Amino acid sequence: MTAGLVLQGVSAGYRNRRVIEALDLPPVPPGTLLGLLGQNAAGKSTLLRGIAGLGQTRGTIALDGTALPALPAAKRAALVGYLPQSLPPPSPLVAYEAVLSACRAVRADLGPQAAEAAIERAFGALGISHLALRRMSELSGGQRQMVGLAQVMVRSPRLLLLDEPTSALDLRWQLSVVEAVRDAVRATGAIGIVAIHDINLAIRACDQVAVLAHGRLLAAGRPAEVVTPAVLAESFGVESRVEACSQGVPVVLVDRALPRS
Ligand SMILES: Nc1ncnc2c1ncn2[C@@H]1O[C@H](COP(=O)(O)OP(=O)(O)OP(=O)(O)O)[C@@H](O)[C@H]1O
Repeated sequence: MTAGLVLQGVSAGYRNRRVIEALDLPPVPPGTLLGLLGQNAAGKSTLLRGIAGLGQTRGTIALDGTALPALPAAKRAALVGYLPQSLPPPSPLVAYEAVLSACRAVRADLGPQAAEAAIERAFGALGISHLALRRMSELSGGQRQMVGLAQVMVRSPRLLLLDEPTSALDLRWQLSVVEAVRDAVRATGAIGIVAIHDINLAIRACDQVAVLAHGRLLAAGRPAEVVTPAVLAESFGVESRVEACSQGVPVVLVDRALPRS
C-alpha cells in the first residue's frame, strides 16, 4: 500500500469534453500541502473536481491505498473535503450554524460535544472565532470564503481539495489561511491540494507544487526546484526572474507577457 495520494493515468473532464489527459503525479506523502498552479483554463478546477468525485474521471485515484472512485459517496465525502471556487451563499444562518450543518452532513459519527469542539478548533485555526455568531448574509465575500473553508476543515478530511481558497482574501488573510491549512495537514498527516494563482504565496507556504498546462502536468516537486523562468514561460507565457529575497526565499518577478505562440 502506498501511503498518501496516488494519481496515475488520470483523465478528467465533462460529458463532452476531456480536459485532463493521462496525468501522472509523483505520490504525495501524508502531511503535504501541494500547490496546484497553472494559467486560466489549465484544468486545475477540473482536476480537483475529478478527485472529489464530480465529473467524469478515469485512471487511478488512490488515497492511502484506497481507490476513491470505488468508494460509496458517503465514505468518499468523509475522506475528501472539497471547497469549490464559488463562495458559500449569503444565507440567514449564522456562521456557526453553517459550519455545524456542514459537519453534520458528513460526520454523523460525531456527538454534539465532539462536533462543538471540532467547530471551535476550525474557527480557532483560521482565526475567525469572532465571526461565529454573524449571519452569513451580513459577512463580506472574504469572510464568507473563510467560513467556507471552516466548513471543510471541521470535517477533518484526509484529503482537502481547495479551489482558490484565497481569491477573496486580503494579504494578511491569504497568508494566515494557507498557513493554517498547511499546519493542519502537517499536524494530522492529511494532504491538502490548493489551486492558487499567487505563485509567491505558493512558494512560501506549500511543501510541493504541481504546474498544469493545457490539461497536462508540466512539472512537480519542491517549489524552489519547480518554479523557474522556463516553467513560468511555458505555463503562463511570461518572461520572469526568480530571485532570492533578503530572507533567502525565492520570489517571482514578472517582467513582461510573451507574445502568444
Ligand atoms: N462544465 C464544463 N463543461 C465543459 N467544459 C468546461 C466546464 N467547466 C470548465 N470547462 C473547460 O475546462 C477547461 C479547464 O477549466 P478549469 O476551470 O478546470 O480551469 P482552471 O485551471 O481551474 O482555470 P481558472 O484558473 O481560470 O479557474 C477550460 O477550457 C474550460 O472552458
